[in-house]
Amino acid sequence: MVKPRVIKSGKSGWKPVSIDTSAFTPTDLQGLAGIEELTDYSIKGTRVSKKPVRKSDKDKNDKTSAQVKNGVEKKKKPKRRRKKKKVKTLLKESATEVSSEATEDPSPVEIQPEDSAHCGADVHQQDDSDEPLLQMSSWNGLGVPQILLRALADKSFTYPTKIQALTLPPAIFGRRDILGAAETGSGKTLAFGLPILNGIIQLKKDKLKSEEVEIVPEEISENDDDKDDCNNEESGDGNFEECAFSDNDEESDGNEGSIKDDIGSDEDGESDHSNDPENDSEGEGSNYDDFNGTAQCVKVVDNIDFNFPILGKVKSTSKSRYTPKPLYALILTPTRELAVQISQHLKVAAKYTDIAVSVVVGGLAVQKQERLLNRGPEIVVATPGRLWELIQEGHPHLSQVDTLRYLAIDETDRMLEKGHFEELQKILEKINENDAHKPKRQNFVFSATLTMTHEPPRYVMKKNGKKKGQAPAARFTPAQKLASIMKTVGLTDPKIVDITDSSGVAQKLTEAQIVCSFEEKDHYLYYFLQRHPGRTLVFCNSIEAVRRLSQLFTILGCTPWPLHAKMHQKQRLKNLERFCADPKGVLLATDVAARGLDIPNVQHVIHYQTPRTAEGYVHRSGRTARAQQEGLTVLLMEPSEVSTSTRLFRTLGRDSSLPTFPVDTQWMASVKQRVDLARRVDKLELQARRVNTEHGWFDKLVKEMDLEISDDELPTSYSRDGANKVKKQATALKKQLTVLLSKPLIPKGFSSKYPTQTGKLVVPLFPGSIPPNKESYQQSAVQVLKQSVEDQKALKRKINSEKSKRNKRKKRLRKQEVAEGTEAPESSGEEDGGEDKSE
Ligand SMILES: Nc1ncnc2c1ncn2[C@@H]1O[C@H](COP(=O)(O)OP(=O)(O)OP(=O)(O)O)[C@@H](O)[C@H]1O
Repeated sequence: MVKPRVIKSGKSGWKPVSIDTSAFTPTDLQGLAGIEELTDYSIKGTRVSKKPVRKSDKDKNDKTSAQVKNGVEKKKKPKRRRKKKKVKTLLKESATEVSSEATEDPSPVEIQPEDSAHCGADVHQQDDSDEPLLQMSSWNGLGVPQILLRALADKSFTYPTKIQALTLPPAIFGRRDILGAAETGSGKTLAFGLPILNGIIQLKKDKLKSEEVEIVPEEISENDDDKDDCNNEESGDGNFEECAFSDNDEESDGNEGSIKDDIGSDEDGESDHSNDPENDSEGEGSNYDDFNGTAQCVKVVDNIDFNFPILGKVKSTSKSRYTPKPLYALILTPTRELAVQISQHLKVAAKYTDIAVSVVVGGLAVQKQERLLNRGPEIVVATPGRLWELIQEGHPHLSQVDTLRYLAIDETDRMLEKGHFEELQKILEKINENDAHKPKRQNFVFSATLTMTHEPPRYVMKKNGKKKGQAPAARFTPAQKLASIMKTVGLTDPKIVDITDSSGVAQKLTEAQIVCSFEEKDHYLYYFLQRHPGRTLVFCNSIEAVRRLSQLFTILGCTPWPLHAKMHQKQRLKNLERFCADPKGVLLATDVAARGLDIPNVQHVIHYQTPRTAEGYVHRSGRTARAQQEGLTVLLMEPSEVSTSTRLFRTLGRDSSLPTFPVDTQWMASVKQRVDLARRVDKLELQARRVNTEHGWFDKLVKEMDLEISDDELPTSYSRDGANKVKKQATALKKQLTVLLSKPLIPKGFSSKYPTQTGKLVVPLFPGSIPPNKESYQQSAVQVLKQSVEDQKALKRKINSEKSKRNKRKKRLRKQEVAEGTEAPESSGEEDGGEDKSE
């Protein structure tokens, strides 16, 4: 610990002096931290702590008269004072640094890595004064402060997840950069979120401590001991800064006001003291004019090079409503929804702190996001495009990205993919611009597929192999992939925590497939949604497919929610919200929803089309089976997708195909009838819409040209009769469909048959009941699949045992025949071989 340094002053060392205020016009005040005259002082160290200065009675009277204006006593506004204090502190920190430079002492303010061991412990200890959270004892020793644990306890997060347990100590105690890879839904957000929140709590605490030690002026402190301390302080805290910011709150407003003149007022209309007449009346020095006449004690401290970045930059920016506050952490994500979600997770964890989190994403009003940034949130969660836009526009809060204390990149492998997020490269360059600050930044790089690697494409392998002396292209190793990520992000010695298993997917995920033709995909999807209602996310490879399915399944009465990149952002978020709220909801999405989204209780993920990459499969599937819950993923695969899926599963180290999801074939006739009818309705409605559009265009043209055309003169394609016919047809079919939809899909007295992987039908599915009993239809899809797999295994065992019995019987028979001399033995070989030959 660095000892507080003092500027000594005797009790009688402070005197009012006259100064020529013309020297202190606003434009000359840049870099001015304070004015005082000290008659006896010596700077003994780096940290300048202020002690209250006794105010003259005259001052007190002045203040009283200012406060009691027109007979109305004005109460101080505590909120304001807090704000004032913050700005004061910033200034004081700067002054402190200047002072420390002067005495060639190291800056005491930084939290150095070696101090960080105390960081978590310190905070923890402080908060331990609160009721200890017994149920949270599993978190002991990880460094998570009590104030965050309390919020986690509210969420019943009684245990840390594995990735959290492994990354929190090195991140919090060792301040190590972290490269983290763990399965989807394993709690990676908090694995980087908690160290960031903890660090910010600590940074704010340090700031507060220095504020408490350094600012509390006499008239605020009611404590006589404090006053005595101040007066008798031999080696104690001097009044350097006290004078620099004047000796009471009101006066210090003046300094704040001066700065605020430059930066304007807070968006919410919170007080801009400099322009507030009420505030002016409260005390001296509330604006530059108040430097007129005498100041209590004056010392000019000029040529100050403010190290605090905001103050220097605010002046040159147009974002005049910005309240300067430090930006401590930036979290980057590939999608807007994920950014919103991460900010929500952090807010929940930080709910007992005063840490503010803001989202900066495309698709939402820039002005609103600027307004939020103007409040100076400590944490910004952003997508690269909008963030870069605002950085380029010069938003003062974001101009601090080169002095960040924490940087997290979620879904890093996706973010750094070639051709994606060009802005990310520029942002990283900007963030890494400040070489001096780089080591102070802690970095977090996370993804479920961080260490997943691929074979190079076949054409690359072939091409390379052909060149003389050139080794064929090899698969990138996980280590090479990590090295490349480290280089791009600017990490040197991160702690690597990779706990992904070889399957690549979440442990509680059950996987299955349905092989069918392209036309049948709609049937099987409808079947699945009807047969296994539950929150289901359906992924498509294209926006077009999402749109088509959305229309078709709306006609079928399924109320699906579409989500793709060409929708308005508000609609995207709304649909996501609706999906989250409906336990049987269906979300039809492109890969925009594949990564990171933590939607509670998603039971099923259907890949309507085979994802293009193994990562795509892992992340899409990872929207279910999260946080140790069960989940099912079903791949609908048509013949043309087989090669893609084989490659994909090879990357995941699988050599056998997925089990087939059991489909009750008895349902399929009515499923097909409904879906086909709905397709016809869809087609007719589309036709009707087209005709309508064409009519609209044609009518407009006719009107513009001032023509009069009768229906007979219209070309057939514009015939209103034709259009009406289409509409009528659509309406009739819709009626038919409505009748169908009103009937139960399950035929009465059905029996059940399911296709196997080979496409042949086998009978048993449900234990002890053929046809299935009522209860079996209440099983979840996962249970149905598991049961089917078990039944198939049992059936296989049964068939093998029957085979073996038959073989034994045959063998016995043969032996008997040989013994009886009726037939010569054919083979003494394997049973099967013998069987084959004999058969
Ligand atoms: N310690 C914990 N105990 C219980 N639940 C937790 C804990 N930590 C996180 N969770 C919950 O687990 C769920 C998944 O967490 P999170 O979204 O962070 O997963 P992730 O690993 O980032 O997944 P993805 O790879 O899909 O992005 C969330 O609902 C989160 O609130």
